[in-house]
Amino acid sequence: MDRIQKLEKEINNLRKALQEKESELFEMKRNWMPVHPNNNLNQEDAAQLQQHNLKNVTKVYYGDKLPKWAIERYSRQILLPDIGVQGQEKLCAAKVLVVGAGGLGCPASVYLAGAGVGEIGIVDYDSVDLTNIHRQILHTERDQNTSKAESAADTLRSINSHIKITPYTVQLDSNNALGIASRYDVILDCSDNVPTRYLLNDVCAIAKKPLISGSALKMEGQLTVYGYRADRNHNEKDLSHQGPCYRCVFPNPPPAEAVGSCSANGVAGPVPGVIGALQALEAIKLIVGQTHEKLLVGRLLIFDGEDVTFRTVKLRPRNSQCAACSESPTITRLVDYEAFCKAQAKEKDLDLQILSPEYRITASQLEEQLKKLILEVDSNQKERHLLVDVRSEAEFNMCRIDGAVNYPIDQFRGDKVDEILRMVNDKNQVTFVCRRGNDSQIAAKMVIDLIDEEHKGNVKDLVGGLHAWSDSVDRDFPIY
Ligand SMILES: Nc1ncnc2c1ncn2[C@@H]1O[C@H](COP(=O)(O)OP(=O)(O)OP(=O)(O)O)[C@@H](O)[C@H]1O
Ligand SMILES: [Zn+2]
Repeated sequence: MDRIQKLEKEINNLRKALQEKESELFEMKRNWMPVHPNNNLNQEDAAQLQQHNLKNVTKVYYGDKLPKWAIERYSRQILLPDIGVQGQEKLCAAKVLVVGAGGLGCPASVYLAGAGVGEIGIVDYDSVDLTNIHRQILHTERDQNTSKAESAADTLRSINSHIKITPYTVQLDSNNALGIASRYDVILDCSDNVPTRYLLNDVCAIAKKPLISGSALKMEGQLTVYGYRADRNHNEKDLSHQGPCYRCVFPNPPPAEAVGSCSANGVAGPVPGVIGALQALEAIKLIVGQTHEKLLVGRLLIFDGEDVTFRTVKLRPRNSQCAACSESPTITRLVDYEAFCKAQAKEKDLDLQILSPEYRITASQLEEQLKKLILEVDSNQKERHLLVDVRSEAEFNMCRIDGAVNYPIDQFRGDKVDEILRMVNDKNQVTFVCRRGNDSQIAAKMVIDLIDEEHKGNVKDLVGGLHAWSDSVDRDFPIY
């Protein structure tokens, strides 16, 4: 801390000295210009030369410390008493890392670049997909299948050429996170998974950086500032103000099945837009030196886009025994966060193998069976094969195989289970289908475990789900 203050003082003194020298040079040039009585110029030419020379004297600083271009460029925010010239200077010197160039990271980094944050790092291992573009506003149709970090960096550079943008096309993990994060002053968590949240929390606790954490799903978004310390904030005199970290509030990860994702549950584009913009606002406030009362420290903001309300709830205070942020933390280096959370940080096609081969059919086999049934429709055989789609109703409404019926997987645990078992007993074959072939196996397994031995053979599962159907049977079937 002493070292930081010392360096800041030194930089301020150098700036002041530079300013004085520039003013001195300006005056000198101006005084040197007047026409010497002995030269050959007439009055008029001399006056013109003086005007010309005056115009060409470079005067960099017009106000306190900011150059002309910065005053012009950032004037609308410099006018705010909360920012002012000093705040703008801090913004120009600040370095912010944005983790995730998705729904939150795009709007957040747009506002940070616009505000003139001197250096922005943006991390994302993934590439742009058509399904991202409704909310990930830095990417366009042209960027499909290119790196999100690079695409985001290109757009940010076109927004502000005065700042440094560094894309990192990597998955942030225990090996690289500290190295990358320690180059920045503030970290924004714009990721979408629990292992990355714990990883970033521990990185920030170890490297002593504030973490501005956002999330958005369906019509709801959340936002808070973790790991705030008054002594990192030059305006905050009372050093006792210390906010909780993510582990103070959530010492243990939630069960993996309780965590939703945009790809499974959907999200309205403007919802991450709102939260990402507010993450940038909190970062700007933090950088210019707002105190803890004005920041979302120890409070969680909840935005409900359905009834358009914002409310804040108080979070648990900082835990003096916290494994990550207490005075004697037990987490002193990064761990395996996927193992700790029993969840993946990267969304992959899981390819579960729950059922043995006799219960599984391929998309081409299913196609053959369905064709045969249509031929046999006159002999009333069609009724004997049932295709059960276990995706949500919204997904089922979006696209489905002709003739399928919808029993969302949640219903397999509820009162629908008897109805489902009765159906299986009544048919020659019941084939379970879902998007990628994982949930359908879970559903089929539940049924196999519950029905009597003689009917177990009626149960089948479509390997690879509708993705496989689209790949090998119907290329026009939408993949989402
Ligand atoms: N550990 C990580 N390192 C780097 N990038 C990450 C990490 N974890 C998540 N991300 C990135 O954060 C972004 C989060 O974006 P968003 O929540 O909008 O979801 P998405 O994965 O782009 O979309 P969808 O869930 O619809 O497929 C993603 O681009 C993802 O690749
Ligand atoms: Zn903590």
